[in-house]
Amino acid sequence: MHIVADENIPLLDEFFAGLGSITRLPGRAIDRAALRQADALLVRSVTRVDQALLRDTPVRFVGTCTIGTDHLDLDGLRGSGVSLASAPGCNARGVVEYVLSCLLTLAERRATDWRQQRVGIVGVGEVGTRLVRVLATLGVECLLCDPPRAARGETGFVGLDELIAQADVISLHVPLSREGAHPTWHLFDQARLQALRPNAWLINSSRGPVIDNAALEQVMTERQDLALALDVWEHEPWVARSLAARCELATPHIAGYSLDGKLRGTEQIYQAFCRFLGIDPELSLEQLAPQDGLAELQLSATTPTDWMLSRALRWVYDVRDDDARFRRMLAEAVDDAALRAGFDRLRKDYPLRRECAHLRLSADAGLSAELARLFSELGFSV
Ligand SMILES: NC(=O)C1=CN([C@@H]2O[C@H](COP(=O)(O)OP(=O)(O)OC[C@H]3O[C@@H](n4cnc5c(N)ncnc54)[C@H](O)[C@@H]3O)[C@@H](O)[C@H]2O)C=CC1
Ligand SMILES: O=C(O)C(=O)[C@H](O)COP(=O)(O)O
Repeated sequence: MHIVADENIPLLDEFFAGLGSITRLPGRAIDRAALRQADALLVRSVTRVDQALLRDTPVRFVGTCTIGTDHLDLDGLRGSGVSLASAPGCNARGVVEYVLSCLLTLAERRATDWRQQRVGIVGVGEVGTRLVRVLATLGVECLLCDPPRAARGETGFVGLDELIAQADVISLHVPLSREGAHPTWHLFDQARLQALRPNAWLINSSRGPVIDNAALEQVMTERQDLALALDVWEHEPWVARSLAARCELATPHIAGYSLDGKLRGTEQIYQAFCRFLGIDPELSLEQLAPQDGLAELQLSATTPTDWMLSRALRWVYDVRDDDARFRRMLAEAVDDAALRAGFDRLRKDYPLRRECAHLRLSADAGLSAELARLFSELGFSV
């Protein structure tokens, strides 16, 4: 059994070495020649996998250690008898922590209470559902838009145009799709962008082309009132510098980049590969994940709840650090080739980031029962 894999998949050896020999390659360098002897292909989101890539290769299993599958030609590959697997929900917590950090930061810069904003969530699947749950715990009003779920008879959703008319903040969590009943490619076009409420905040951590980036730049030029946080870009790894300059927060597709999320992605694909091979999985993250214990943050019991909350959330993840690194890279990149390489380098060399479950909160005089409940509902260890 020979496996070709994206070199950015963590715990590759630990999970897969017992199942076959492994060749690691940069995800963007995986081509047909590299797959000549490969039975299985393990990717993340940057390798376009279609029939042309797999033609005349022995590949029979393709696994992507990511939530998104828009880089896989699902229909074409299914038709060719290749077994496909993805990692639903693996890094949803990281994305939610990214969105919370954006909300905190944008509110702080406007001296606004972010918990008073009405948040519109477009796409209410793994990420959107988790985000709603956390925001509801914090008392934030949410509007939800998910036409595929509404079409299945589920309730509690509004139409996209109604959401745009009513939401102070909009956060996008849809898959990228060009076809089907509810395509999302350029879901936010010029008209919808112009319809955003005065002073609206728009956060995109789904996929770049869900927003028409050229229209977005034009609308941002015309409207100084909007605030924009972009983690994903229409032509990654290339980024329109002029659009980045108009963002209040700009990051290189790292919203879900907690170590925990990446490791879960690898484990989910290991399990799918074992099913494909007809064997029982012998390994688990519990055995293989780094056992580094919980980090501790001690808060002062006398400080106001909102202050404790922002301190704890920022301690887990602070989007300002990623924004600063991204802008430094943009400033230093001398041409488009350097920009593309810089985008990928920031992702390859991403600093260690753990999710809030790995952080224990305590207070000098003990956390009140109410705060302990709030923090544990948010996913912290208390
Ligand atoms: N920036 C990052 O680091 C990451 C980005 N992502 C992106 O986020 C996307 C969402 O992730 P999950 O919530 O886990 O996916 P999911 O598949 O669990 O949920 C997506 C939801 O969007 C809904 N949807 C589909 N078309 C829609 C439309 N036209 N309008 C409104 N809703 C629509 C679906 O019905 C579903 O409920 C992924 O497909 C991926 O592209 C995911 C992880 C990390
Ligand atoms: O899971 C997804 O979907 C994502 O967008 C991943 O966070 C992307 O990670 P990379 O494939 O870009 O490492």
